[in-house]
Amino acid sequence: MILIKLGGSAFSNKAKPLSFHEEPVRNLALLIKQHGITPVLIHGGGSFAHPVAKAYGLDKGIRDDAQLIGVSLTSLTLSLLNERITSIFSKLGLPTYTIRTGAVFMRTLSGLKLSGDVVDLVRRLVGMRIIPVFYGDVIHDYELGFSILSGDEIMVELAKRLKPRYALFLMDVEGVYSEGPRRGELIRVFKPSTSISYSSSGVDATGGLMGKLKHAIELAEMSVQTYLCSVMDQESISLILTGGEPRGCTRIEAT
Ligand SMILES: Nc1ncnc2c1ncn2[C@@H]1O[C@H](COP(=O)(O)OP(=O)(O)OP(=O)(O)O)[C@@H](O)[C@H]1O
Ligand SMILES: C=C(C)CCOP(=O)(O)O
Repeated sequence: MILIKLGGSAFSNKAKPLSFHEEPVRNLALLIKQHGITPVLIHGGGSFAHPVAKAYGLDKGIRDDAQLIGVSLTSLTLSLLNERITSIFSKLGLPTYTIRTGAVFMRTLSGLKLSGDVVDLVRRLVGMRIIPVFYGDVIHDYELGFSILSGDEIMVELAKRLKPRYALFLMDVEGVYSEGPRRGELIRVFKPSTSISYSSSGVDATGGLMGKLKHAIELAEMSVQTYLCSVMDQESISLILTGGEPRGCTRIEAT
């Protein structure tokens, strides 16, 4: 089993609301087709969801009824984005089945809860060679009313239950760099003790690269082989999918 997070940076520019680049998504779909695999796909919110979620302060929960329209608008833009992504897969003859994240995940006082039958459904879909699709979403929160669940956190939650062999985080950059995006050296192996400089765009509602690395380390701690790669690095992604070591990418190690 393989979990793939298609990051918002891979297909959009978060600073430009509703921007969308088809080519990286097509690239990933072609690779999946070429290798004949059926991963579980999780996509981020990118330029569709982050600017709206941030504008309505949804990353801090609901404090005012005026924010509720922001919940609708964030859901709406995510549905539109999901349609754009899955239709690229469909055009290439790759079947997908979207499971609306906010309808199956809730944040309770004791942590994230996933509806009972969803894991069974995911296994069945993969068995039928239909790609299950989730996405970072605005979800019901017992304490805050609504809060944001990032695609990176979904990776961890699904991995706890599905025990995948690989987790791939695809972005616009080749991996983690020592001095910021494409600055300094590309770190080949990132450990919890590795220190880097990073930047985060002002419209990010889920913690940017630091949040991603925290979740990636949790995956590595579960013995899932975890990599951060550029969505355009076909050679490295192919090598990972065939059990090899990629030339590019950052591999995450737990210790
Ligand atoms: N040191 C660094 N090395 C690599 N990338 C970095 C670094 N510091 C900041 N970044 C930025 O982190 C971004 C990836 O994190 P981001 O949270 O945007 O992930 P994503 O999963 O692609 O997006 P989304 O949350 O919308 O799904 C890259 O686009 C890059 O510009
Ligand atoms: C901003 C929203 C609603 C989605 C967050 O998911 P992410 O892009 O994976 O961080």
